[in-house]
Amino acid sequence: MTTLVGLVGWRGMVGSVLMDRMTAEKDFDLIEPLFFSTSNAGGKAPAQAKNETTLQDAHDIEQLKRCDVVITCQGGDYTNEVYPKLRAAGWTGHWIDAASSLRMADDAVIVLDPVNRPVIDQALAQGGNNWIGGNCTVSCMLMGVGALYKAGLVEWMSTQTYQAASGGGAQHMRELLTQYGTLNAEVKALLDDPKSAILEIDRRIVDKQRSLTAAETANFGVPLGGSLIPWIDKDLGNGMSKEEWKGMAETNKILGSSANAIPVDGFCVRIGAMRCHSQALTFKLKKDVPLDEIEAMIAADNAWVKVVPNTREATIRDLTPVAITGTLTIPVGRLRKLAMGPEYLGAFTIGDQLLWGAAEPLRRMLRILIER
Ligand SMILES: NC(=O)C1=CN([C@@H]2O[C@H](COP(=O)(O)OP(=O)(O)OC[C@H]3O[C@@H](n4cnc5c(N)ncnc54)[C@H](OP(=O)(O)O)[C@@H]3O)[C@@H](O)[C@H]2O)C=CC1
Ligand SMILES: N[C@@H](CC(=O)OP(=O)(O)O)C(=O)O
Repeated sequence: MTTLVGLVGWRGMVGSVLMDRMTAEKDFDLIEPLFFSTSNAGGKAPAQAKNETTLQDAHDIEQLKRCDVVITCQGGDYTNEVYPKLRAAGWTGHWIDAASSLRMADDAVIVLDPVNRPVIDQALAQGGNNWIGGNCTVSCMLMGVGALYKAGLVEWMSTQTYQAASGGGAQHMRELLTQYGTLNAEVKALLDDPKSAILEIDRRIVDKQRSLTAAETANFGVPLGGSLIPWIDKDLGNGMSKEEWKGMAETNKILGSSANAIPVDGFCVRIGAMRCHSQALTFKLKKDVPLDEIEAMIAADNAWVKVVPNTREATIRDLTPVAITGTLTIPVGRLRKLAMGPEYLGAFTIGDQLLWGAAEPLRRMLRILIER
């Protein structure tokens, strides 16, 4: 019998990327999709629909209960409201979710199968049915350097992130671009005049940034265009942002090493990139491993990771958000031993946070369920 898969949040930003990937990989050939909406129940389902062509109410527990699998990109509020009701109604199907709400629950697995397929398989064998996508920064990092963790080489890791606007959602991307436009307009005449003074342009830009209205910074709270924001997600009250906390908690949960957690810590910073998260990593390895062995290990780990030679030319060509956006490639470059000693390794990695950071692990989990 064909698996009935309920899709919630399919028209949002993450959901649209998921739909594109499912279409490209012909996942819809293998399932009967049932599309839900929080705003347009009774409307027409998208073109991927087969027999069920009407949008169902995403809060209708009876319709959700029909599904063998529910896959949601609707967000944490939806999960918090609907998931407990669905389970309380006796539903034992598989719940696949992009939101963070259930990630740390004991009965949930954070899915990133190229890295933790054994953890997924063990949970499946034990009847697990909650499969949650990881934090985008963590997932992209592990897709790049998971090999070092799998080999048991990491004593600790520090990460400094450069996270794109898309991590906040579609409105944040629009706000960033609008700010860039506003700033450009402010000095357009001066830019067009090659004889104008750069410090005059600079002064006008900073004056404009500092006078942006509340409406112009409604999403980020402060200007991001031409600036950066070294805080992402909630303030945990102990000097740490929630995004920084996720680094260690989720990395170890994904790897199944929470009982003996590997320290992971650093700073998470929002920058003016569109949808790729970048990060500079510092590893303390448990032993001195030659750089060529490290490169070979990383390159062999999965089909998407790509080691970028540590040269200026290769780095500026292949190790940027512009080069990676819209692709599943995870480049790892700037690999070199650091001045602190031969066990200290530096690396730089990038990932499209809407692909490996959000939609792709969910899609692949659905595929694992269908094909087992
Ligand atoms: N943004 C990110 O980087 C990441 C997000 N996530 C998770 O995914 C969740 C969804 O994120 P994201 O996709 O960015 O959220 P969106 O705001 O793009 O979409 C969420 C929902 O908003 C509704 N909606 C209202 N207006 C529109 C519109 N004009 N266009 C499209 N949808 C609209 C849709 O629901 P309906 O069709 O029912 O009206 C849609 O499913 C997040 O809350 C988070 O939990 C996870 C990893 C990364
Ligand atoms: N917090 C991430 C995006 C995100 O959705 O993270 P999470 O899935 O952990 O809530 C960012 O802002 O870049």
